[in-house]
Amino acid sequence: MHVTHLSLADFRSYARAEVPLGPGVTAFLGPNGQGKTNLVEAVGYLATLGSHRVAADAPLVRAGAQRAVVRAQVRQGEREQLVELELNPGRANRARINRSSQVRPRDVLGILRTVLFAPEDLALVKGDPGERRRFADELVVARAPRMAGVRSDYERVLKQRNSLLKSAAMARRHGGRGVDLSTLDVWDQHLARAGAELLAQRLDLLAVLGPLADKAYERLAPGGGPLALEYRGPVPGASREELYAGLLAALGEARKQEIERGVTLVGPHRDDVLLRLGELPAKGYASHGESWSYALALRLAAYELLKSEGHEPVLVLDDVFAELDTRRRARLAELVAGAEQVLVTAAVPEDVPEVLEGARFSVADGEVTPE
Ligand SMILES: Nc1ncnc2c1ncn2[C@@H]1O[C@H](COP(=O)(O)OP(=O)(O)OP(=O)(O)O)[C@@H](O)[C@H]1O
Repeated sequence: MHVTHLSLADFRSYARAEVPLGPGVTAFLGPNGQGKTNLVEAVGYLATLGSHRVAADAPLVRAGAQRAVVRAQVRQGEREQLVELELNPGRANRARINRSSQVRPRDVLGILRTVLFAPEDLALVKGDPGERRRFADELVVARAPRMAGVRSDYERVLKQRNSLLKSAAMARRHGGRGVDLSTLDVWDQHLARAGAELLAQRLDLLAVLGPLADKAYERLAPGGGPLALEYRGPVPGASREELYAGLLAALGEARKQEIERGVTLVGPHRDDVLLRLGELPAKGYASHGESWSYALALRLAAYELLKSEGHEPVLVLDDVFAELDTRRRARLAELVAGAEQVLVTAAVPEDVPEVLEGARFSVADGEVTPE
């Protein structure tokens, strides 16, 4: 798939921007702080309903404006679709497809798929478990957009369950009247149902992603592997029903402790993905260069996986070449050069490897101008 046109209104530093795009490589070049990343961030947002830089939407709306609008015309094979999101911080976002009446934002998932490489990716290897969960879950949703609903159900139930547990814990601590916990059984069932589905999809993802990531690592850093991805968290069975029953039982066992601590202690929100390099975990052991290769290998594997499943994503390389040594830079460029669409940002043209020849825009003073 590829984006044929990107429009922004009041998104980040842009009052307005209209950017025609074609297949192949497009590079956005310009000095620091001119809005190159803002452009590709908008593309990533349309694909994932999230930014790779910030957790909340507020910074995405131009300072002084009430809302931002991001729109992209997306072509997959013969089919073109116009996808549009309106970001309303503090209120519900809105979405439209082909200028239809409003749909839920998550209904646009799957129209555009992206795999985005950014300097922040180092946190996939070096950062907290939450970084790896987010990586896995974004990919779970890119493979099966209906999983966005399951994920948001899980998060909603978790929040409500946590607030009930918190009130119970507070009441205990302050010796007050007990909190009515009769609804906890129902929350447990909901949490286990959505949790089992998420867990099953994560496990399925890792089983196919691991070998692809290992292959990508070998191409980026020959002889440096092998690499393996291991799920870290209770896996109480293989089938969906076993996972459900196991999670439910684990919640039952943890209940006393949960009421004491006021928080949900069991479920996929606590899990991690162990990234192994050779015999050792990458986190805490891999060098800076190895960590970079690992992060790139994960993204390349994500690209290969979606492509092999018939959804070749748009590749976005936000400022990554400047972070890499010459060898990794050349290998990465070769590996992505043949993709249907590659969007690259760089401060200077020398940071875009020669094999990534293509269209160029200069980005300065809020203007995006074809070169
Ligand atoms: N919500 C916002 N409203 C107005 N301006 C914003 C907003 N968010 C970010 N900016 C501005 O956008 C600019 C940063 O843009 P961006 O991150 O795209 O830079 P860049 O061209 O990729 O730079 P670099 O090469 O340093 O990565 C900053 O000047 C910042 O002040």
